[in-house]
Amino acid sequence: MANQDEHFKKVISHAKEYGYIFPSSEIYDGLSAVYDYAQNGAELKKNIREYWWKAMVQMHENIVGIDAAIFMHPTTWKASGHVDAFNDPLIDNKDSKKRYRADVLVEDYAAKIEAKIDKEVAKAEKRFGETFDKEQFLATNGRVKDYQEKADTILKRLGRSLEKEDLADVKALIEELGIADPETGSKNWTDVKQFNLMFGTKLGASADSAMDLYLRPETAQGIFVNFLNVQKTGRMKIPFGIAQTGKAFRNEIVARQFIFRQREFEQMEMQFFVRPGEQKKWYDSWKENRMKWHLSLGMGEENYRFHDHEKLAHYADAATDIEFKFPFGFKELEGIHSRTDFDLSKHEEFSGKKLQYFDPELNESYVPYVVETSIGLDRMFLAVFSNSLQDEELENGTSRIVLKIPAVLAPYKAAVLPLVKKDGLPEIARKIVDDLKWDFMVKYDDKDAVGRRYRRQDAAGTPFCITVDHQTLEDHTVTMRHRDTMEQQRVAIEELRGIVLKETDMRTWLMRMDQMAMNSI
Ligand SMILES: Nc1ncnc2c1ncn2[C@@H]1O[C@H](COP(=O)(O)OP(=O)(O)OP(=O)(O)O)[C@@H](O)[C@H]1O
Repeated sequence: MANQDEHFKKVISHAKEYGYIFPSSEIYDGLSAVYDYAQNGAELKKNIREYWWKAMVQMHENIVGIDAAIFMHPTTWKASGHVDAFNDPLIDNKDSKKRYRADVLVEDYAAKIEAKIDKEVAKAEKRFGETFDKEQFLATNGRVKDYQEKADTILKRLGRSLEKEDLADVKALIEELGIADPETGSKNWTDVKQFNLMFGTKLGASADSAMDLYLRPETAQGIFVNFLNVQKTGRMKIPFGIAQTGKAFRNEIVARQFIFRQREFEQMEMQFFVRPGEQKKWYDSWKENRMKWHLSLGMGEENYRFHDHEKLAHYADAATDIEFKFPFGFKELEGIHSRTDFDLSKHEEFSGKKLQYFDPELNESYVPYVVETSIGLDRMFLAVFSNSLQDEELENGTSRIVLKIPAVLAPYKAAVLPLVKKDGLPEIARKIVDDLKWDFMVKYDDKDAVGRRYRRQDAAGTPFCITVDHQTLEDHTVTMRHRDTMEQQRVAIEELRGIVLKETDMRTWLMRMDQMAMNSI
């Protein structure tokens, strides 16, 4: 745990130091859970978005992309259920005046009990060494079984109370467990209340004529309301998908864990419209497809897992999360939901307009079923960034900090470094930058000794350093250094473009998706 916390702190400070993420409006002391993407961060974010867009839209003839407005007619959110049901249970501490999510307080309490199990396992492992059988230990050790039973009972009761909207019981649970304000230790709690997560705003100039609006809490509804427009103008045949990336806003009660949970964030969503009855097949197929997209980035199979939902939202008949091992443990990165015909039917009901598809093969009209894939761009950013940041011990006893961002996503693909600032080397280096900048992001760096420049580019995540030295004057070759292996090779200047493109081109990486085996997940 201590190591995880350490690593997470390093992630946050490195993101700032190397121009990836700044706290929003920092000169005014920032704004809680709102962040700005800096010069390198904006590039990384754009590359992740593009990698997703290519995989979803460009690679699928039957998926098209749109860009709907953030403001939508307010009835949209009545139809979708967000006005009535997009709530989190909150509780205030009367002494500290701090506000918490009541369910999170209980979940954290249960997690602490489960952490005791990990401690028992670690102790036993130490004691028994190689003969230790973890599964048997978990199944037979009395203390461990007690802990697990206690945690399960708490979580089950919480789940039941939330499902029945029995907020008084959630409060009773907090009191029975003696849960205190994590910051002050006070147990003086208010009742638990529902809190709607949507941000309200007004459209219009005068107070009387202004219309109450919401900032969209998800991008999906912009797709549902355009379903028929896209189907007709694009002459789309079912099954087909509509994809979109864009901002969403949620007034999260407790926004923490850096960019993992923000109040303003970006989603990348795709709604796939299918024949009723065929949703299971497409749900399974999108689960596999999306996991392959993740694995194609080479960030380690062991860092992903599916978490199938047992408790389903009222609109879903199947749902799973793709979880990623963040610095604070496995957490949701992407959701895949089989949403039935709930959304389109509700929009039909509230708008009075038909949102049906005439299926020429079946010769009938129906409201299509929907399978959606929904991933947070910021969470994907955090997954990539935290997984890439490594403190590496080197053979010569020194160490280096390196950001091993998959080359396809790296902000700058190469840095060109003249060994010295004389003898015509800077001019050659500048010429190389001018030639390469047509194809990818490349930067020029001539400050400090070349070893320090290598370290700087390692820490910034640049996959290639190209060094121009005196030999270049003689034979037109340069040294190319690879960030991950630190290997150096001598290559002709004319070859540079081809090598960097081969290693960083989206085409090369996307092709890996087809070669992914899914047996191990
Ligand atoms: N506050 C947030 N900040 C950043 N990303 C978010 C936030 N809320 C949701 N997302 C991203 O959008 C995706 C789809 O949204 P969805 O409504 O399914 O999330 P969710 O289940 O409410 O997430 P969580 O349970 O973590 O609150 C999530 O998988 C996540 O990657």
